[in-house]
Amino acid sequence: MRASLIQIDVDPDESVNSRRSRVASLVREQSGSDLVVLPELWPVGAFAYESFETEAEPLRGATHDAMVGAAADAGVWLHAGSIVERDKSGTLYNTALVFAPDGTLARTYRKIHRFGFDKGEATMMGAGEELATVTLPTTVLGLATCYDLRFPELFRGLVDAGAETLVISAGWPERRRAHWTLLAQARAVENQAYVLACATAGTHAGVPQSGHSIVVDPWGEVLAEAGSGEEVLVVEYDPGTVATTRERFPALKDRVLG
Ligand SMILES: NC(=O)CCC(=O)C(=O)O
Repeated sequence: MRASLIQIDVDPDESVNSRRSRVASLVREQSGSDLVVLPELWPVGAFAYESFETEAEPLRGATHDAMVGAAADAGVWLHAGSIVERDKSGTLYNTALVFAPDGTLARTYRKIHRFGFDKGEATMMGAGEELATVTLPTTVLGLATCYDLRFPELFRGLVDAGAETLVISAGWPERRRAHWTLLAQARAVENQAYVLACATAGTHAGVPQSGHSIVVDPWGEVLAEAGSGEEVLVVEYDPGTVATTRERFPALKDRVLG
């Protein structure tokens, strides 16, 4: 299985529309990969709270429309990162979109753990309530978004729902990069699953981004890691390693507390 993680530089000097077109081209270039992953809120920037209202879009809005064609042209499964979704009642959500290789919207995931404590998305957005998995021909994806990475029970729920590849779409700040790497490896080891964690690069809203998108195998080994700037991280991996790791070191079977 080949996965491409596109670590996008969210540059406030680039318009959201230009970025959509540019990212659609980058996705098209990944033809030959099975899965392409984009970061959290790349159209607007995960920390650009002041733009959330103006850049909010319906589920099938401008980002959806740009990504439908890109996924279909490339013939890939596309985790298109997340958008600021405005639903019919006007509530905002941080919503991830996953497209099948024919361009159909296969799954959405509204971020469950909102970041910001008493400001930002924690006060501006509604919380998702449902875990999300997506069944590909060769693996089952479990979806999580950024701050979710800090909540191991979410990932255990995804594993119980069959997930073998945990996909984390993020806009993680540089100042907590050590947490990003450590937690990505921890989620892989404790769940004996692949972790594909795709972050943003650059600086937006005054917050330097971590970059360092990372792919970790079920044994905790780092298969690939990006640098700090915009980059496409391409990795080949064998989804069958999840089953063999779980058979040879069956720690998941020794759970006592749920
Ligand atoms: N966008 C986010 O969820 C940021 C999370 C973060 O900065 C952290 O967990 O640290």
